[in-house]
Amino acid sequence: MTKLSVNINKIATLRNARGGNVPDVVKVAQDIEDFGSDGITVHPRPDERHIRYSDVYALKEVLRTEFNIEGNPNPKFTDMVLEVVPAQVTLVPDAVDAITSNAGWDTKKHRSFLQEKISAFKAKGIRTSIFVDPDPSMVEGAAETGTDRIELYTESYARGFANDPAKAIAPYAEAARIAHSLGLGINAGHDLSLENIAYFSKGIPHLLEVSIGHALICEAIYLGLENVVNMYKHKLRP
Ligand SMILES: CC(=O)[C@@H](O)[C@H](O)COP(=O)(O)O
Ligand SMILES: NCC(=O)COP(=O)(O)O
Repeated sequence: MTKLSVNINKIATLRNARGGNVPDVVKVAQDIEDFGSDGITVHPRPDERHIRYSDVYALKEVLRTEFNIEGNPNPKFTDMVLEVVPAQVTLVPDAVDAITSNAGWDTKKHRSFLQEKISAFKAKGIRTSIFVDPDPSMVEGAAETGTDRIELYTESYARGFANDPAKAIAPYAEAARIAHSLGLGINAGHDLSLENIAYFSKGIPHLLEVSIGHALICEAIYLGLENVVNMYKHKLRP
């Protein structure tokens, strides 16, 4: 079965909005593990607007499932990952000012840079993954870096799903077929949701892991609202 890694960036966004430590990112991550998640994903960004580097160290101390750290492997990120030694590192080519991830690697152009990073992480026993668009040449380029896995960037699938799911998934199925034939493991993520995940997981061969954050946390808020509103009404009873 495809593993679910829950991205907790949005929990940290909520915490940071007020200062203090509510919600407690580490406690929430542990609860998510207890609720059945197969892993926890974080994507620290240079401005630490959600997950902070200090969170990454604190999480490593307590997590029992697979810890996946995503990000652009600048020197600070690389040093942190080598120190923390998560189960997996996912390399994402984010610009410093990107609101969220918006492209996969050009694995041909950045091949030697990626090869160098991949071999440093693998030397520490960290499984590696490279964020790529569903483009056959980028998947082939990823295989040349020595990475263990790719993460398919699913934003265009999620965008196209409502209009034409078969058309939206087709490039991903082909990219997954090529990746598997080249010996690469296949992960996927970005904008996956309760609405589009089942169709994706059924249509993508050899899908090992999905990481889901934004939609999952929004859905969790919405699905919990009725319950919590009623709990408040109950407390306010005379
Ligand atoms: C690589 C990827 O698609 C996710 O990590 C996504 O970028 C989440 O980051 P934000 O929570 O900052 O949007
Ligand atoms: N790697 C994708 C991820 O961690 C979560 O992306 P999103 O669900 O927040 O878009």
